[in-house]
Amino acid sequence: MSAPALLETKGLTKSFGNVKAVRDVDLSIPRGSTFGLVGESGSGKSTVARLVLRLIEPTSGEIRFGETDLRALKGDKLRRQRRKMQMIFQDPFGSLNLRMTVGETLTEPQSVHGLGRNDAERRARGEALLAEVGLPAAAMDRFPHEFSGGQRQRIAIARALATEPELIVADEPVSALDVSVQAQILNLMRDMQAEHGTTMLFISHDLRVVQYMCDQIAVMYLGEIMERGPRHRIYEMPQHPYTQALLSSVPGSPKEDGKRAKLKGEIPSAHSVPSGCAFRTRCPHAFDRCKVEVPVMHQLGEGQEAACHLLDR
Ligand SMILES: Nc1ncnc2c1ncn2[C@@H]1O[C@H](COP(=O)(O)OP(=O)(O)OP(=O)(O)O)[C@@H](O)[C@H]1O
Repeated sequence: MSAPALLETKGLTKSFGNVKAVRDVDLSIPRGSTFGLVGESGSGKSTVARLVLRLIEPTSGEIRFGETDLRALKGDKLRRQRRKMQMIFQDPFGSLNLRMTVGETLTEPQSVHGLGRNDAERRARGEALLAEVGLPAAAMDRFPHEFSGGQRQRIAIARALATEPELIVADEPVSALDVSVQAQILNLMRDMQAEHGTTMLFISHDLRVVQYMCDQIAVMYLGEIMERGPRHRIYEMPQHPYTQALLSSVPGSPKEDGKRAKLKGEIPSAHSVPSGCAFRTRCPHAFDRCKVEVPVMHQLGEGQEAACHLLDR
């Protein structure tokens, strides 16, 4: 049995007008694990992130955080809940206030949530967080623009840790960084998770990054989950043609064997999601039924599941 879920969604759906950004997403993230959400740009990953953090309201569906029904939380209770959930963005400036020194950036969330007995204690904790992310205490009195992109992401990670969160949602945290810096930041995030036992929802379009970081993976396409399962199943025996195509597009991956069809064409607009299976317009195996019938999830063992009519055969 896996650990009980810290975060669970059921039927999570979000429309913006007639754009169905997220449809019927079920997630279950065991406490202390890293869950990867992967898919091309526009597949709805960031919308899921914003929904689970209650930054936007779902159109329908449930979100549970431990025992708490997140949709029912309001006011003070929601504010207290926020301490337990933090976000790391692609662009560190998204989480850093340019007018605040690093010291203020690291002490302010502690004050807001009533952590630490006094300023000296909060400042000491800020310095400890900096040390943890590999920056000197002298960084406390400097401003975000005085640092490199990688250093800024370290500061954003320290800031996320400042409230001792149970869940961190990281949305493309290394996509804006040089490749040489990406590995350092990913290693830092892994160390941080091991040290603090934080649960992580990790969002990326890059399968290599997700493979390195995540225990469980869900593959999204046009707002829906196409396939999910433990990392080894997704990488070694992907069953959905979309997952297979994504994997064969990764340079240097064992699945890049030329035998499998690579992903062709652009992802359709979320304004006009194809009928039946959303992936059928780009699927090399599509047949008549795919046009008219939405595939259900097939259980494939070890928690792997995929939504594809081919699995009926
Ligand atoms: N506030 C909004 N208003 C209208 N449409 C939106 C809004 N936010 C997202 N969308 C649409 O919802 C769909 C999913 O977007 P989302 O940003 O969640 O995808 P993503 O997989 O995170 O892609 P990216 O990596 O490019 O951010 C897109 O078609 C997007 O245009």
